[in-house]
Amino acid sequence: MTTELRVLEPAEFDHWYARLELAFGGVAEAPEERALWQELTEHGRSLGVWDGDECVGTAGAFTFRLSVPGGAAVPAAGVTMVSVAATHRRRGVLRSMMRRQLDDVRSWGEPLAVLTASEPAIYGRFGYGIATQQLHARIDTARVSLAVPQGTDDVRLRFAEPGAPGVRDACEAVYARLVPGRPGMLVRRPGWERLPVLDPESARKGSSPLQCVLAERDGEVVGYARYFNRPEWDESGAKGTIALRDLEALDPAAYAALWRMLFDIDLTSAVETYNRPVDDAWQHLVSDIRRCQVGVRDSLHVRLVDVGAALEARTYQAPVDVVFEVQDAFCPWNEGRWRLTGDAKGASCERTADPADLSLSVRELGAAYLGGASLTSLAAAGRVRELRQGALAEAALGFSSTVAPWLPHGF
Ligand SMILES: CC(=O)SCCNC(=O)CCNC(=O)[C@H](O)C(C)(C)COP(=O)(O)OP(=O)(O)OC[C@H]1O[C@@H](n2cnc3c(N)ncnc32)[C@H](O)[C@@H]1OP(=O)(O)O
Repeated sequence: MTTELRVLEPAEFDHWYARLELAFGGVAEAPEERALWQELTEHGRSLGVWDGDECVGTAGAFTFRLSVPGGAAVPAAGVTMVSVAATHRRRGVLRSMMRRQLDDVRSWGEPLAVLTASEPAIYGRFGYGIATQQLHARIDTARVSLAVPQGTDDVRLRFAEPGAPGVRDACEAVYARLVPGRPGMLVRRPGWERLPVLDPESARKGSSPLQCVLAERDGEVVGYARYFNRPEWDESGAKGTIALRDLEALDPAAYAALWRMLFDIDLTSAVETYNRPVDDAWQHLVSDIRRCQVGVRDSLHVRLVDVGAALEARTYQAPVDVVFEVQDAFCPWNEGRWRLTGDAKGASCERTADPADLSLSVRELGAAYLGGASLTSLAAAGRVRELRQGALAEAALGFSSTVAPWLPHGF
């Protein structure tokens, strides 16, 4: 098989994207969704593999900034739109794209690559670790009540048109204020504010159009909820479902007011969520957590492309001074020993010849990077080895995060 891997030209986009859709099942996206992705695609950072005139491999990389413990927004390549034609699978096309892409990301000076995977088994071999999880739930709101904090009744709620520029901007401003406080969130660049209000009619399948409720205090927007209402009736009565897309709030009262509103919507008996942080606070407000059917799945996979720069870019919950022995067969420039010293104010990470305290692969560093997976838990699985007594507890505490890392939306 002779194929050529090259950077995508804008004129090739239609064919390239059609091949991507084919690899994902061949069902064409709604025109407005496709138009948004076309606009967001960065051609100079996207790759195609060609067999003659046929595109048989696709991969893109958005220019992102990712929040990390300590609040910094670190440059990260958002790996996306990865596909290989069914006619060319399992012959190393994906591997060739991953090779080129990580070399490119390194040359662009971005210390991290991040992605969400169609299947979690694919990317570990390329050094990605599962750094965040997302919580899903189906809450039986006919049987579960909410105990709300003081001040909830002072929050004013009102419906608004989700796509209206003023409304969308107000929601974006709330989102932007929350980014530094939770690792795993992406700074949304211009254009990306359209993603959370995307609402193609063809995708609704019996749901209402996207609804938006703003929470206000003293005339200022302090939170929002966007959701679909799925009405349903049978002989026993109405039992519609509220499918939550996103909900953000700047304080506990606004947060509780929005959740209470979702729980109380007439003619519904359930709230479904698909992507919430694992430490989402509503779990402490509900009367009966067992009737909330919570579950988790993998979300953001993180790859340290430059171990030294990545570990220096975040802060550490408690003082750390440890030497890591890092294995990284796919990006060998990361291999070897690194001394990390840091605390809540900052960190430095440099090459060292000193003996190692902990031995692990770059994949475990990726999993632990945002404070999601604990190094202790990875050690219990045999994936981190402690070579100096006490180093594991020291590093695990330092890497931990007071809030669960979370990626609020896909890409
Ligand atoms: C970030 C994103 O965009 S996620 C979206 C990923 N895309 C999809 O799921 C679309 C449908 N699937 C596909 O397009 C393809 O099957 C791909 C992209 C998953 C794999 O492409 P291929 O060219 O077949 O992979 P390639 O031959 O390079 O395989 C590299 C290695 O990954 C392994 N691998 C490939 N696909 C999978 C999989 N789905 N699950 C587990 N392992 C896999 C191969 O076995 C091989 O392993 P090895 O290193 O031990 O030899």
